Amino acid sequence: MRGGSHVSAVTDVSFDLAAGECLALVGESGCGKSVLASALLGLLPENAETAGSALLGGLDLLTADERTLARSVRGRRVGLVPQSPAAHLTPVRTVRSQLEESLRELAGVRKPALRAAAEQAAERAAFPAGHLDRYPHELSGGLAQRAATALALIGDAPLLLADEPTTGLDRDLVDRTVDELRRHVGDDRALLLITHDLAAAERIADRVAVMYASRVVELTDAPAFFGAPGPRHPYARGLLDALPEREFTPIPGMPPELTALPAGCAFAARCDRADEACAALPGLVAGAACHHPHVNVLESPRA
Ligand SMILES: Nc1ncnc2c1ncn2[C@@H]1O[C@H](COP(=O)(O)OP(=O)(O)OP(=O)(O)O)[C@@H](O)[C@H]1O
Ligand code: NI
Repeated sequence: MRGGSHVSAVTDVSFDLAAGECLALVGESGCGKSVLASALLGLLPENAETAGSALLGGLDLLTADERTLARSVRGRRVGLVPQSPAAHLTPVRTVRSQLEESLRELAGVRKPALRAAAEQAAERAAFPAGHLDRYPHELSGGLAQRAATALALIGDAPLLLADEPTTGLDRDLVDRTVDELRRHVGDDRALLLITHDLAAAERIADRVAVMYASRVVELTDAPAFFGAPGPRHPYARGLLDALPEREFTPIPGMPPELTALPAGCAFAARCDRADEACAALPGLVAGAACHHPHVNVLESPRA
């Protein structure tokens, strides 16, 4: 950054994602979720520095050249439902014309079939056919979201990144949208679902990664995370407990600035389990990066 400060946006993150699998990436605003997605698309800002690798098949997405990324990766091998669809849609073209272009370029659909194919693509993302001739500025946030989802599904990319694809949608549309994403993944594509909507994550994810202050602090199977025995990391537990349908108690305090991360556990300042051990950085052990994870025992014997 100007002035010489560094933002640690994504640190030491490591995970794999198999075909047919959906990984939900959750964590509060500013923890690094979208920067991670941008890295996988080769869309990091000019001043970003990267280390490590992100392999899609044999291709390292972090070091691939722009030509490869533009011609064969974005849209074709890695699809994106962007976090701000209104900013990603082409402002001077109707939704119909953008869908038709994607169908032509990515799916090889030709003229007489294009119109029906565009309507079908819109329908998959619950975008109403009556609004297809609108320009992006004429769409509500929720409609722009659905247009972006329809566009992202067209390329049949083996890896789909969906960055908060359900913002601004009502519950039934949220369910319908994530179900469609899940259906699209099927057995041979992978989905990285970035979301603040834990109910949506629970609905379709196989595994959950919880990010805090640029690091993945918990990576675990979704049924164990949302059901019994529940999250192991105190932050992940706090996220779930903050839900209105659970305890409805917020996590006290604020996350640290990513320009000045502590040397040890970044959550320690907010954690009621913290002690002197937390001055050292915890590694991700058995799915949780914590010195004092919740242990997986049932609270009380079942009747
Ligand atoms: N171009 C940039 N230059 C400097 N810092 C940036 C840039 N883009 C993002 N950041 C910083 O990187 C950190 C992670 O941002 P990111 O957008 O990945 O968060 P997020 O988890 O997606 O949040 P949200 O849930 O609000 O979308 C933030 O502190 C953000 O301010
Ligand atoms: Ni984001």
